[in-house]
Amino acid sequence: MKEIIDDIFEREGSTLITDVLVGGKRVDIAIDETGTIVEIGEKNGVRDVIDIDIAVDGSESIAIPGLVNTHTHAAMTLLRGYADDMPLQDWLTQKIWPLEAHLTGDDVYWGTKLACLEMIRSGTTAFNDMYFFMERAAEATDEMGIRGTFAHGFIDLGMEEKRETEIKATETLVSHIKGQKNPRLTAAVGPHAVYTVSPEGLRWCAEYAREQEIGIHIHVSETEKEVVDCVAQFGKRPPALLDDCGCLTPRTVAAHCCWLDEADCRLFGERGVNASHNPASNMKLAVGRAMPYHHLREYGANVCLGTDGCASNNNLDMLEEVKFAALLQKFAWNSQTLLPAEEAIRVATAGGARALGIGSGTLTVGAPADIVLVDRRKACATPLHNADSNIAYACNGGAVHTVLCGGRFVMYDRVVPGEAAILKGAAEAAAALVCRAQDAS
Ligand SMILES: C[C@H]1O[C@@H](n2cnc3c(N)ncnc32)[C@H](O)[C@@H]1O
Ligand SMILES: [Zn+2]
Repeated sequence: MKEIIDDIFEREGSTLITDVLVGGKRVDIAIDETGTIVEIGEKNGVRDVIDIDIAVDGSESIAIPGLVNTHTHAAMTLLRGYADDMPLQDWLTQKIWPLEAHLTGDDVYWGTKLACLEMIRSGTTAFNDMYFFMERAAEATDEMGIRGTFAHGFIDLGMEEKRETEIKATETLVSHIKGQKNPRLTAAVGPHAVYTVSPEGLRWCAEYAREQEIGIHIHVSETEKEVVDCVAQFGKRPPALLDDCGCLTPRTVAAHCCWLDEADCRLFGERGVNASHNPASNMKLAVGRAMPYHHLREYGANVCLGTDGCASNNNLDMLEEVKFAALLQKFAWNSQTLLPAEEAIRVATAGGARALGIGSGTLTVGAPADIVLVDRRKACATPLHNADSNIAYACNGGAVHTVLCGGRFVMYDRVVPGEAAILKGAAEAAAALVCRAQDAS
């Protein structure tokens, strides 16, 4: 069995997934050698459309599209459990940023390998990353076989000299990623937030993103303090300031969006902004308000889902995040019908795919074969009155057993290649990082 499993990760042929449950129907899914879904049809109906290289029995599985994590700091897996239960500003300034000052490229490589392992295991096939040493994050992601969008965390703190350094780091990263010509790896610009990036820096980021035809990834209105301070300093709320700087576009992913008012949501809708809901992080950091999903949807903004980093979640399980989003929205806005199961799954798949420009995020002919197989034999999937309900409200990432990205297996029957070495490397990197920080203090 082990030889078969090892071989399956190397195969680049066509794949047939038979008799699997998709949207309540049992179907066969045919995937060609380019990693595209070429046919989805009634059971036994599509076997002759491809020369089957690999056949997977899907009769005990539910298939969903790959989950898309539209906001994380992947290598913060190394900081999991390092600092919990603190107010956001103290958490950033007293614990997180002092430790990050000692990060190395190797740390980000191992932290991102661990993040990809965790994301693959829980059904995520694409993520949107904002961090440091991002060339190394891209290297790790390429090795793991899933899709990543990478932005250097641009922080100038209003200082001209720092801005120049951040501009150079951003330009270097973007040309590095573009130079890879790897369809699974894309670049973005990552102005951190309105309280850490000057208006000049925001304007540069917007202009550069437009010129390079890439996305913008930014934290927006996460806390009430961010909004109050922005109005005090600039006389306008964060969305208006960002709009003045040209940062609100259909390729912008705005993370958190907790303290948006209705007018902010209307502006997001008018600009076609993608709003990434990060419920676990928002609740854990007690930012005080839930994203106004209902207003963003009403005004036509694209809502997607993200975990934030592992130091404010503390995992990367997007199936768990789907449940948090569906429950938090109902509780926060006192509506039993807000963000129902099927819609919550769609936000985490098609919503994310649209935000990152990576296909439809659906299981349809012509879509990339980013496919997650959930085990129907798990208790959380039994009984099967409604697959969407079980997926959104009962199962978490532990129910996922097989994952394909672009038609290639990245996990098969709960095996991810190289798992033991990744766990060892990341644990050692995390321990060494903390030691360096302690020695320096
Ligand atoms: C890219 C930068 O963003 C920081 N970071 C991590 N989590 C959050 C958050 N919830 N809000 C703002 N910044 C955050 C990282 O610690 C890094 O310094
Ligand atoms: Zn964040």
